[in-house]
Amino acid sequence: MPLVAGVDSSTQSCKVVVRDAETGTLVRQGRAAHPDGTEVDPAAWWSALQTAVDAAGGLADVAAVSVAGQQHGMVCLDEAGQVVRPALLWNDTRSADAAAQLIEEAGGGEAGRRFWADAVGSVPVASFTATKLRWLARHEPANADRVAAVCLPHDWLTWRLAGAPGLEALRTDRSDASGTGYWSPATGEYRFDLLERAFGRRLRVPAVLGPAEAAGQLDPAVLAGAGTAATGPGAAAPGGVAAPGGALLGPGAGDNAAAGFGVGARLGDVVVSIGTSGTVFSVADSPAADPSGIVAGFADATGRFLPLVATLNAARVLDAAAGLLRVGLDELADLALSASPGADGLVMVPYLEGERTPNRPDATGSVHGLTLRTSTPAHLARAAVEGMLCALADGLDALAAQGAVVRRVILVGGAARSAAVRRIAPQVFGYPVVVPPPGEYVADGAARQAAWLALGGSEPPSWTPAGTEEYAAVPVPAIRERYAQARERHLDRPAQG
Ligand SMILES: Nc1ncnc2c1ncn2[C@@H]1O[C@H](COP(=O)(O)OP(=O)(O)O)[C@@H](O)[C@H]1O
Ligand SMILES: O=C(CO)[C@@H](O)[C@H](O)COP(=O)(O)O
Repeated sequence: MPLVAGVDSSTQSCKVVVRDAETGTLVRQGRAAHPDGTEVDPAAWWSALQTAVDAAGGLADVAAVSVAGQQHGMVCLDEAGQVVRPALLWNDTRSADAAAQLIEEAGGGEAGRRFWADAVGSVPVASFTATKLRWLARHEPANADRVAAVCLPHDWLTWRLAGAPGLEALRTDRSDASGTGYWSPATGEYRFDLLERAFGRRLRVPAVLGPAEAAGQLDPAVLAGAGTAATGPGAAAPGGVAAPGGALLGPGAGDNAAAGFGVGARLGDVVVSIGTSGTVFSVADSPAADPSGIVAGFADATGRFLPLVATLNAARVLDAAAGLLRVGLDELADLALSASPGADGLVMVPYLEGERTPNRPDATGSVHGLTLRTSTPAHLARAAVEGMLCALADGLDALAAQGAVVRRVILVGGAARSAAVRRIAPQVFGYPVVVPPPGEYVADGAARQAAWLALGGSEPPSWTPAGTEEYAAVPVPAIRERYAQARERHLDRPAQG
């Protein structure tokens, strides 16, 4: 009964699960917080990973480990493998102008967007790594001069777990490579010409692995600071295939692909993940190329594709509403559920961090429909939940317009713990909503990948989460109709904002 570990290095925290490779049974887990902010020193992720591994009882007895992580973040390394500057995260919008430049340079407008969609499956927005590289080249030339290699958060952590053995040992996987803007999911090849176009010169990038290919081996010495359980020989998995040097390292994945893998999404399932980001995605057999830029044509963690719509404003909209109302998240849910569907016409457009889909990096949030009747905490709480879900429902429509089959929605992410989100989602989406038991589905997807690696075989082990809740579709179209009236009416950030 070998054990395997999965890591989710997400925006707000690092989570580690240790599971039985054959059955998927959870054996132990740990977590640690990440710092706030849209630029973060990767050393903070490494330190959180060590703390989370320690809290999860170490990795000395696991046969394989895979790391999933927030997508797109730009981690730049110099020739010696040192981090050049703090990583710019997916939700850092400073490269919005760079995204616009890259589209303009490819012909501008529809032609420019079409060029990028055809080349790499997605139209650049500020989230994508290519735009961050352009920003770096233009705004920090001294730092840019020092960069020898660029990789993503999960690539860097996997490499650190292997003992940081030289830039040539950097590895990534298809799903995360597909969010860079310089790798094509359709051809499975890097577009070095586009990397060069973005940054001005060619850089070393990680080799892209297939779904169950090993990225190397865990160097047990690198976790020496992470607690006694992690300092052992690292090959102690009974029946496992870990080599004497340490557990096998999986290719890892972008967090959304890992969540899809973790919940076992199939044709007809659309996964809606409500964490720091809101994402709406499905598993597909062919690559997407949406020139409108709404649907990103990513790859998945199984060798297939993952058309995806992402919003910048998701769980933190509820955090902000709870803060405004000075209540906890459970009380916010109670308040929201005490108001009627549609909140009597109160609408929140939740662009608190600007927005990525639709592409409005400078937008701010707004509240519409205030009357004496709707000026209550319950109405505001309901409007916050509905507004956030309406933005995701727009994404669901876009995915369906690109050919996704939608039979049900699988709801995951931190905010799926909210009773209000679970109950209001079927009203807003108009589809049955399935909520797996609260868990860490990104880390679980990574663990399942590690199990695939440890056990071998052409198919991954099938792990089925028990205790799934199902909510019937009860569409209330008026909620989205009212939101659609308000959506275009918002202010941009003040110049110094
Ligand atoms: N019961 C709850 N109700 C609403 N939001 C919740 C609840 N529990 C956790 N969250 C929110 O979930 C978010 C974290 O979710 P998670 O999926 O771990 O995010 P990420 O993967 O982006 O780090 C936080 O913003 C947190 O406030
Ligand atoms: O940018 C995207 C997807 O394109 C985000 O989904 C990030 O991958 C961050 O995810 P979370 O930390 O919110 O899970």
